[in-house]
Amino acid sequence: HIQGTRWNKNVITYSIGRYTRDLPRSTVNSLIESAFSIWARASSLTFVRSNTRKADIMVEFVTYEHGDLYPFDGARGTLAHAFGPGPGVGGDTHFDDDEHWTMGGTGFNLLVVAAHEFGHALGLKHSRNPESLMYPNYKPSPSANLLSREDIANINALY
Ligand SMILES: COc1ccc(S(=O)(=O)[C@H](CC(=O)O)C(F)F)cc1
Ligand SMILES: [Zn+2]
Ligand SMILES: [Zn+2]
Repeated sequence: HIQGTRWNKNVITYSIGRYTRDLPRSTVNSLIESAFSIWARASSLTFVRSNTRKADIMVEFVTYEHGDLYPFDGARGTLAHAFGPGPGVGGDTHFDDDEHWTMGGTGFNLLVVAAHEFGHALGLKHSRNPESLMYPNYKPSPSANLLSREDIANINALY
């Protein structure tokens, strides 16, 4: 993916486009807000929801071919992807709506996947530490405080 280095501002806007039908919209809104607040609490960053398409980070639930060079693959496999910081598509975060999105239990935990993707949208790469949120593989039961010391150090090294 286009890996920008970092946003050159501390207030970052996001908007939510197409939703999933797996969860109520209000639930998706609060899970997305919680995923951003995980990074906000660990850094000097602030996230503000806007309803314009001019937001820095556009969040969408899409399937297969959806207008960028990275079509999704149906159920399982790739769960989501995010572009690194930058103008236009930069920061945009897409969730594969052929996955079953949940708040826990069966399916994939939207909070955990969103927090990981937003790490990429902020400029973070993967970590080799299995305790880290930025570890490449999805784990159904992440550690309680999603971010590891390494994640916190990495976001503060960048901003
Ligand atoms: C813990 O959060 C995630 C883990 C793994 C994924 S993924 O399996 O969709 C991954 C994409 C990614 O690392 O963001 C794969 F390369 F497609 C997404 C979120
Ligand atoms: Zn995409
Ligand atoms: Zn990743």
